[in-house]
Amino acid sequence: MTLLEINEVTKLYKNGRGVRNVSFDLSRGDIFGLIGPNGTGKTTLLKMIMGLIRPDQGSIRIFGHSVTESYEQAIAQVGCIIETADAYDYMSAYDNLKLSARFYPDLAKTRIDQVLELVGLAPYKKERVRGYSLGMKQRLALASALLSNPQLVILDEPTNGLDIEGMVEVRHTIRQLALGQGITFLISSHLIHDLGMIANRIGIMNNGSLIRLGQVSELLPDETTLEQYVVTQIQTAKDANAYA
Ligand SMILES: Nc1ncnc2c1ncn2[C@@H]1O[C@H](COP(=O)(O)OP(=O)(O)OP(=O)(O)O)[C@@H](O)[C@H]1O
Repeated sequence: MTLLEINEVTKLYKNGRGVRNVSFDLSRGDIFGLIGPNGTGKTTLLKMIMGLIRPDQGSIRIFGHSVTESYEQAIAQVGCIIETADAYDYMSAYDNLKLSARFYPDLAKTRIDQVLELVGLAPYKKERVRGYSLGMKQRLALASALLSNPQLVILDEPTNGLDIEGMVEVRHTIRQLALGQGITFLISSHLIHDLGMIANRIGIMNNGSLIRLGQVSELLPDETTLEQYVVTQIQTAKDANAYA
């Protein structure tokens, strides 16, 4: 089932930078990695998907609902961590989630325990967040994004700043949620190696355009790492622009 449809989306700022003519679809359970150098348009694209920036052209649909025309219906299916809001560290994970749950008046009382279970924090729910590792804090942020039972979760740099152990924890949690719950992830990251370990599909952006799109298993030639592949693709695109 197609969950997210991005069709020929363009957003150009006055300086001519932004996103040009990007199209792709996501299906249920996909873990899609959005990769690209700094300033290449990843955040602009994520913000358009969340309805925070309006495209100049093109359309974005979530479960068939247009983000610009039926914002409430479209966004009801989306959870996100864009700029990780720090939890209150003098409170427990449970109480932090209780605060976030105020935004969703129809939430079942059991949902907080459910999301804590999903991200593996149930045994530590009464402990103060102050004592949590960075990986646990990031999993708590993920739990908060899951409160409203979203089908699509958008994460901007979810493992940035984490140590190896934290990265492994967060990767494991994302994989479990995609496989076990059928949740779809759209993840933007600079950490190509890290993203390559969980994404089944990737899109590579350069200078506002999507220059490659596909299944990781199909894109990579034998013996090539995702890092080598991405660097080569971006260099090829830059060379082509230089001679255009
Ligand atoms: N509000 C704005 N006004 C003008 N230019 C902007 C604005 N926001 C972003 N840009 C420019 O648009 C381009 C794309 O920015 P964007 O933040 O989407 O890139 P990014 O790929 O997310 O970068 P990073 O990986 O560094 O976060 C950049 O050149 C940026 O300077």
